Amino acid sequence: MNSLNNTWRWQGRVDAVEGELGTRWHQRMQRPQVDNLSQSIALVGFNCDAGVARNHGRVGAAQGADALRAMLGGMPVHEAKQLVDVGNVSCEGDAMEAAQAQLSAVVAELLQRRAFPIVMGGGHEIAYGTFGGLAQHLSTLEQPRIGIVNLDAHFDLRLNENAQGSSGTPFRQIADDCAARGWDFNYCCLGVSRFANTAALFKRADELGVTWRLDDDMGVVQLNDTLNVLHDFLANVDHVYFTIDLDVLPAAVMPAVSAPAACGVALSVVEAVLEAVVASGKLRVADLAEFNPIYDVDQHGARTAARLVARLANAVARLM
Ligand SMILES: N=CN[C@@H](CCC(=O)O)C(=O)O
Ligand SMILES: [Mn+2]
Ligand SMILES: [Mn+2]
Repeated sequence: MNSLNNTWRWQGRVDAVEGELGTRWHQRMQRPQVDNLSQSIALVGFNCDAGVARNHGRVGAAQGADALRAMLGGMPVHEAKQLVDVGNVSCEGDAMEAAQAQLSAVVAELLQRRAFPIVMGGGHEIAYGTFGGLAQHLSTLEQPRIGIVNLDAHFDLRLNENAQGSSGTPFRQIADDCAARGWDFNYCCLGVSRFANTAALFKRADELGVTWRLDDDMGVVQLNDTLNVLHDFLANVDHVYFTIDLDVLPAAVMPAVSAPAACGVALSVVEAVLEAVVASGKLRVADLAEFNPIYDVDQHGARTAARLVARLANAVARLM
């Protein structure tokens, strides 16, 4: 597999006196080659603002992946062994569907080569591309039981506007595709805000059989109940796609999004969910959506988003 067209951005502090144990991500990151993909954590950027623009949001997430790489580069390496940066899929202008299709092809190829893809957005239209890659990979199975776990303040189950998808529609588009394929649509949305989703969206979620949990019910003291909901969902699927919309975090922790959350879900709860999803052994692919460095404050959002990528990579690598 070839590197996608992008500038190599991995640089940072070198603690040479510490030897191997002093290693950081920028020192470990490799370009993709046929023989270094199996059992690797493979990063892919999705540089796309079109979905958020179509959804009347604040653009800037197209710069998210490169800003995340800049922060990740200086992070220490613990469990993650083989780290590969495949580069960026870039959306040209409003050509969102073409970018999603390209992302699906890249994810499917990485899965076929036994890598674990982590895709960094970009708006949440990334989900249609990432899921599409997993669906392609599993399409030879008659009825793959795919489960989507989304940490998000929003359902993202909107109907198309002007006959177009956006960052607000990906899971409704996936539901439509599953129906067309005769597959079940298994969607678990955690962190939903009553104050950021219309009654129409709650109704659609219920009609589609979505498992959802409000931000109100995802405090630290309710963590066991949240994990029980998650475990019940995971028990009935075989292949998991995990997606984190960073706007699930409180605005003070994650200002760097199009639609910051007034309440949100604490980082410790988000990370507990992340660990539980990985521990299921069913996770195939993950992405992080909506990181928009333009609205960051002193790189607080970048640090948090990079921590989530590193935590995910560590947890996945422990199982490899
Ligand atoms: N990606 C989804 N965005 C949300 C929030 C939109 C907004 O409040 O600006 C949605 O469509 O519901
Ligand atoms: Mn959201
Ligand atoms: Mn979202």
